[in-house]
Amino acid sequence: MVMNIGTPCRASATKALLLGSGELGKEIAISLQRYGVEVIAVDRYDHAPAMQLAHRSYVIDMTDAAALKTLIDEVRPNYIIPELEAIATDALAELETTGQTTIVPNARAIQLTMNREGIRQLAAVELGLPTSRYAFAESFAELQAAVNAGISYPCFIKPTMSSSGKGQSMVKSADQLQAAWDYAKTAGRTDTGKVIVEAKIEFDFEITLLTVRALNADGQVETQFCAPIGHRQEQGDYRESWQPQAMSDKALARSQQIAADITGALGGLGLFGVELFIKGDQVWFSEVSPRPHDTGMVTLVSQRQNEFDLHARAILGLPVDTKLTHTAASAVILGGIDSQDIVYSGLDQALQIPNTDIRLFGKPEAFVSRRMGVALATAACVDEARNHAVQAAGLIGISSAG
Ligand SMILES: Nc1ncnc2c1ncn2[C@@H]1O[C@H](COP(=O)(O)OP(=O)(O)OP(=O)(O)O)[C@@H](O)[C@H]1O
Ligand SMILES: NCC(=O)N[C@@H]1O[C@H](COP(=O)([O-])[O-])[C@@H](O)[C@H]1O
Ligand SMILES: [Mg+2]
Repeated sequence: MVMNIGTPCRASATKALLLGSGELGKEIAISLQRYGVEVIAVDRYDHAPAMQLAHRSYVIDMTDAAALKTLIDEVRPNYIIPELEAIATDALAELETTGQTTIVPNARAIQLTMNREGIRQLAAVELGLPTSRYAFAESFAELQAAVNAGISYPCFIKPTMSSSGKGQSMVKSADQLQAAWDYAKTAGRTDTGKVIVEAKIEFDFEITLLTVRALNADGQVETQFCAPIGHRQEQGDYRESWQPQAMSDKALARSQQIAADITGALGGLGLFGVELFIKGDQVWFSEVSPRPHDTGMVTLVSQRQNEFDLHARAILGLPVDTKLTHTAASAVILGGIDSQDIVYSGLDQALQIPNTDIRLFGKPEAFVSRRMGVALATAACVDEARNHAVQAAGLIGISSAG
């Protein structure tokens, strides 16, 4: 039997260009596609996670402004959604002035947050938000001078354009400073010529406050917050996250005020991951992603609208709901080996754990410390959810087929 199914399936007229196609981009692509958007995925390497389901994909060096402009000219997207911290942002700023495409959330926000210098200037200097003591250095001598002049030890040295802890180290004494400088100069996502040095904040715990700027029924921009996400980091990269993180009413109110201030100053529509350090009722601003956050992957099971749905909905002018529906946790699955020929094992055992899910990202190459997947668990309390997620992640094996 031949059925008339109407017009042959065709991608919608709304196009989104994803600049970065990792695990976060993959989930953004899924959410956008569910609202009928055509997704074009871009990254520095082929078969990146979001490319595996995008309508089309391209491999380019996104830090090359000319290559980026040529691609955008060819694709003519309605939305450009930066997904990582290695993009020629000047090209985006130039493009925004033509009014032909919406940069999410806007070009200035992307420029300011792509570089630690921009966001510190806005947060600490212009908005007066509490942050760690910090300084920037363009040479090893400048770094030494900044530490000696008041940053002191312990401190963190980080590339100004980087993420997931790449190029970052904590320095406890003067003899470790040279190695930290060398590492920051060579292991970031991009070398801008500068590093930041930050005094260590002795916090009780740290959170990501997912903050959404979306249109309400009257067409006005409204700011909404998800329940705070607690997380644990190792070497500057997250290992576990959970939601909700218990905290005092005062600390929560301060956190929400800081998040509203910083996202309000950045502007535009979308979801932001505001990173904060908490000690008692005291709150410090650390940094902000103008996009879904890795620690926010826990919302894949904790919220009715996860952080990717919220980003997609906000961008498209659709209503959002930040409600938490389940206490939940996430635990990362690292590569453990360097291999281009990966075999996974242990899924059957991991999925025996009640209310647990595994999301393998499908990265084509494993590195020892590369995040390859995440285990997710819901439970009656945070401790149980964390235990289950960590246990499940630990049961996943990654080996080389060859
Ligand atoms: N000044 C600081 N005081 C205390 N801890 C810090 C400080 N700076 C960084 N850290 C620790 O290192 C982690 C990573 O730092 P940061 O968020 O700046 O790195 P990143 O490379 O931007 O990581 P990501 O992209 O995953 O957010 C923080 O979440 C925190 O645990
Ligand atoms: N903290 C930022 C973050 O988590 N970014 C996520 O990691 C991917 C890069 O992974 P890779 O380095 O394994 O290619 C990015 O594309 C993004 O999805
Ligand atoms: Mg961070």
